[in-house]
Amino acid sequence: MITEKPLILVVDDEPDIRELIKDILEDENYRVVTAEDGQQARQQFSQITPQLVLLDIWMPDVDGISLLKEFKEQRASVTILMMSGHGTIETAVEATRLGASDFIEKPLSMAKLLRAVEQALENQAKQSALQHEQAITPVGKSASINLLREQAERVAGHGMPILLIGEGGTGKHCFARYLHRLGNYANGRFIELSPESFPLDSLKLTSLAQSNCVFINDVGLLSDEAQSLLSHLLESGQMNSCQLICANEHSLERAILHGEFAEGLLYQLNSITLNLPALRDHVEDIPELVHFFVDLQTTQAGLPYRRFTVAAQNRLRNYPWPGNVLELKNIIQRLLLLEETDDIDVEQIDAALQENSTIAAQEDGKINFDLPLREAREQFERLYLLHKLQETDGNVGKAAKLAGMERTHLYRKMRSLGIDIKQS
Ligand SMILES: Nc1ncnc2c1ncn2[C@@H]1O[C@H](COP(=O)(O)OP(=O)(O)OP(=O)(O)O)[C@@H](O)[C@H]1O
Repeated sequence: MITEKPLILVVDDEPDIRELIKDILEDENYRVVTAEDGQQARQQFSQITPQLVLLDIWMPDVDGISLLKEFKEQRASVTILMMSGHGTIETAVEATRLGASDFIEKPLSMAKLLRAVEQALENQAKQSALQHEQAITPVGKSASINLLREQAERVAGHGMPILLIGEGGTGKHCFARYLHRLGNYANGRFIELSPESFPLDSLKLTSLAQSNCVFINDVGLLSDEAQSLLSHLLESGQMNSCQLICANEHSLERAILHGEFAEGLLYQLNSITLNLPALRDHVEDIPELVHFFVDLQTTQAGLPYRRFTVAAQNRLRNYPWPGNVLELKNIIQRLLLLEETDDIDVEQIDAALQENSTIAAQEDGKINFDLPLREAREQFERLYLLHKLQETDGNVGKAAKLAGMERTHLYRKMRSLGIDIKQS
């Protein structure tokens, strides 16, 4: 079998460096696309779905760290290597925290660059095997998670569309994969479609769906055209040979009220609805989740083992977790990676949580001028969007118009800034 070499996007504003990297990588048979600034990089990233991105930090229109954050939010599985001539330890730590796989210093040694690319792709393959295995049974012994697992076992395999509702990071992907594994279509593929990548061609969609499990996350963000197509295919039975699972962060009734979601489609999707609880509503599961993630990260991703003291676990139980299980998982990963002690105690947890909530906590309407520019900008964006949402009575469509943004972009932005529409 001939497998195609990975597709790499090289983002650098210096034409000589761009071309040099391209030549070297192409000599190794990688497929390479280049971008000279942030705008081009965004376009390429969404159009060609590269497996790996080599990203310069300093560019004229947007800095590489902001792009890294955006790309990771759009597609967590992408591997990103940062390149910089004036990298400080702080920037490297920040880049790692945001999910960069490596940090390559300029002037570039081409041998080092190639090694870093190979290594990162190898890690990516391991991680994706890990993800694959992560068709795990969702962890937790609380009444709500027990009930959800039971419901999932009962409904999987009936072939009816399933709707998952839960805040960001509550485990919608995790339950979707679990449903896939339990159901009749377990031998078929698990195909995730985002509103941006939703095929508007009915033939393409039905052939993708054939005997597979199709997961549409953020279904509330489907365009009107995509909603009509999906509704039509469901109505005409053309999606009968697949398990359709849709997910959304909020119940869709509000979107219907605002004219953003078709009521008829909701009834086609919601005969089986599973509601995923926020982590703050099942904190009793936190110690088991901590155990699970430490185990996963140490045995499968090779991070060093560290023990979370009882006091540390207790501290984790008393935090509100706006980003839910995903936030807990990231904090654990960060602590395993960046700390150096065998035991993780309360102080280390506090420091990590503090860092996570600096931006979220700023709700007094004031910008903190002591913050670095990036954080201050996030703080401003957050206040600005909250203001727009208040002005429009929580109508995201109208707020997007006022802010001059696409509705899907606004949703993504809100998510990255930790804005919950219900609280805004
Ligand atoms: N009950 C659970 N047991 C084990 N792992 C979990 C559980 N819930 C979530 N996770 C893990 O936490 C991470 C975040 O969960 P997931 O991606 O499923 O959330 P999500 O609701 O789909 O997030 P988003 O709304 O941001 O798309 C994943 O790695 C997932 O495997």
